[in-house]
Amino acid sequence: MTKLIDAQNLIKKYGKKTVLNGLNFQIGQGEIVGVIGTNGAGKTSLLKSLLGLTPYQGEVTVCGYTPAKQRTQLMSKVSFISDTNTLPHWISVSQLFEYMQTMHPNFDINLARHFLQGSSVTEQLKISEMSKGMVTKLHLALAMAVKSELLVLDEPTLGLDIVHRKAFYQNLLDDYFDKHNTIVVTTHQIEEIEHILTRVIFIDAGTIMADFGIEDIEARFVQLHSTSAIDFTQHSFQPLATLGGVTEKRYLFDGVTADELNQLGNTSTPSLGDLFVAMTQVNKSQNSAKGSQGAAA
Ligand SMILES: Nc1ncnc2c1ncn2[C@@H]1O[C@H](COP(=O)(O)OP(=O)(O)OP(=O)(O)O)[C@@H](O)[C@H]1O
Repeated sequence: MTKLIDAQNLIKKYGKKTVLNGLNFQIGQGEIVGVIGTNGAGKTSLLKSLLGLTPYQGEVTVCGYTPAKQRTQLMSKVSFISDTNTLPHWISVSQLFEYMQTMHPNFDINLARHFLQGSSVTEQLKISEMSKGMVTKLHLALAMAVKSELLVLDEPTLGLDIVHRKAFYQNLLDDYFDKHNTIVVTTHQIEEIEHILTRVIFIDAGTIMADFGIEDIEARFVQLHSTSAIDFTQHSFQPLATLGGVTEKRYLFDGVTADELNQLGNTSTPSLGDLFVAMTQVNKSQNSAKGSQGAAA
């Protein structure tokens, strides 16, 4: 697989505050990678560093360029949508299309029209005449209509209703992605992108706490459902985390097979959301254990 992103010891600081703690990862051509993390985990800082939109430290290559030094060249390979509030209010959709054609040689106006087909975003409308959701839809159509090696989406569906969010991800798969391009997307709506991802990177407090291929999740993790609490001190396996509430407990295991758990209750593959919550719990307890060891030393 051709390496499209290579980050070695990527550090991002704002003043004295370190928000990315030396990340190491590679992303190959044809991957659809979800970057998942809680508020303030460092997702946007990571995307901005990869695009050369903010200074960083470390060795980073994206589409063969060094983002910090070759941002202009990099931008010809990348399509990036960050904040949907950046479009000027006075501009109309048709003027935006013209602007995109002059700015981006790879902008395909017919594809942009295709993405907006059937929606209430018509070419005569100005940005100031649109709802927040319509502006988001337009923004996404523009990003997907630029044929690029890498599409970077930071919370792309903020402001869209559920119907349009689902339609967007479907469009992304059906009409944009063709295995030659690569998508990196951050979102808090994990359940909505779960089915399109090939890989997920979980970030917590500026550190990568997990990095899985989606098919590895089924092979590695299993969730046990039980109506009552189970004492695992009697068993050879221990859950990674306990989720759920009063009526049902869900125990999440790493490296235990469903066969080993069947006698205790029903099993299933955990959702990405459950896995994220479990990993965050584990990470927090490991960090607080390290903290108390440090304090004791
Ligand atoms: N321009 C800035 N100046 C100083 N600190 C910043 C700046 N931008 C972000 N931060 C800090 O960096 C940390 C990571 O922020 P970032 O926006 O990357 O997180 P995020 O994972 O994208 O969060 P969210 O999910 O809430 O959008 C936070 O603690 C934030 O306060």
